[in-house]
Amino acid sequence: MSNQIDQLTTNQAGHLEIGGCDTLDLAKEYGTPLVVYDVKSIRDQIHHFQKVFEDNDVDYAVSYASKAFACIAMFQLINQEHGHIDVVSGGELYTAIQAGFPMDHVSFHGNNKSREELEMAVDHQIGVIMLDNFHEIDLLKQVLEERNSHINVMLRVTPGVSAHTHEYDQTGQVDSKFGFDLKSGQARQALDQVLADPRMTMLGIHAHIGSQIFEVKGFEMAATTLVDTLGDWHEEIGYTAKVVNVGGGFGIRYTQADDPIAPEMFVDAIVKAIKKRTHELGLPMPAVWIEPGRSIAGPAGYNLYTVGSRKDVPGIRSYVTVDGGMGDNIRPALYQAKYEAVLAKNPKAPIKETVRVAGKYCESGDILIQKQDLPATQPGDVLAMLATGAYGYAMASNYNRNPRPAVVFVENGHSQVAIKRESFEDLVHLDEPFNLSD
Ligand SMILES: Cc1ncc(COP(=O)(O)O)c(C=O)c1O
Ligand SMILES: N[C@@H](CCCC[NH3+])C(=O)O
Repeated sequence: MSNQIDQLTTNQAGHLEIGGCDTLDLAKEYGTPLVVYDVKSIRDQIHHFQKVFEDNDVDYAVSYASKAFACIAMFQLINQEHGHIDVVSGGELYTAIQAGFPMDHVSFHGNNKSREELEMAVDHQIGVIMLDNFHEIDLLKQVLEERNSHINVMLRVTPGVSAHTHEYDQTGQVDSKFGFDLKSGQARQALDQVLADPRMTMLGIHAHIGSQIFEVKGFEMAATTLVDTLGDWHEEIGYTAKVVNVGGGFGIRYTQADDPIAPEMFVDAIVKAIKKRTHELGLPMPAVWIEPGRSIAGPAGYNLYTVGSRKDVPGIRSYVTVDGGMGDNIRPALYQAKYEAVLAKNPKAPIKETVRVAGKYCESGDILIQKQDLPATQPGDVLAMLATGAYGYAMASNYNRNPRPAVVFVENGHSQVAIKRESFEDLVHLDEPFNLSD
């Protein structure tokens, strides 16, 4: 696979173009820091996933993990492409409601959903609640009884697979805060509780082994373990699942050092593993659901920054500082995540030096890129950081009381604001004056 920089599009002026829009024009029109999403890239990736299922002749749902990046426009785009979504909070669910997203295409995850969140999910009759623990089963029982209502559920389990990824991105190992443990019999106990409640319809089983995973093997093992578990449940109590949900976690390319397979190839391997095992066990083939977040939103996103100050530390290195940083992308500081950036006015210009790209936040760890090869840069130049679309804006903060950037969607040469830039007024919007007397 050629590197990302080779795949970038430039226009006649030599400027980086995204979705047919000149990035320098975008920076001028909307200001920087700016998050830009290439809408076609999002559509294409959803289609690639859908095609794998259709080629394998399997019922499916491509459920976008909205924690990677959520806003009203994003949910409307996902819906246009017949995607489902998974939400993990009342806030994400509220955003989906405001977007007019079909509630029966929503799954609700989380290891500590509040009573209010469960009430909201039941009142809006969302597609399925992913049950994570016994406390939640009790809470949901109460909510359903009070409302004389009913809801679909699935059980999230930990299949005992440790994915090779950052420790904070592992979720499928036995020692995890998420889901019911399989080995100790917790999951089976949860199944009994759910099946005993006529207000819950048990759709199937879920596991998510982690995020930014490059190896297919862990997914195949987890998928096979899920089917084995269903085989046990079928044998023990005659339970047949309609759905196996294998979560997300398909790794993407951030830098030239990354060489993942195409995200849909993970899904092809998973579907084949599930088909094989169900066949061996004589079980009916369930629908297969996936929850990709990063692989849909990540490659589609670009952060545009304007270069400001520079510091040359003789004999050591040069710092080139931009007008954003850890407030709009915490991932380098939090996970030592690596990115690449290019000079928007000429991404293919000859490299002149290797610099450290620093953010403007009052924190030494606010480094966006430790080592970046760049042409000569001047204050006012625009840098485009690549593949920033997942867990970038979604994890943004107002640290140092910096407003969060605007988010713009681009397609076919058109652009639109998806999330407005925060203003200073927005920053004090929730503040109250001091009024305690001394
Ligand atoms: C339950 C669940 N599903 C899906 C995802 C999405 O993962 P990714 O963005 O790596 O595809 C996550 C996040 O790791 C998750 O916790
Ligand atoms: N926020 C993480 C991914 C977490 C996935 C949620 N379980 C990241 O940026 O890599």
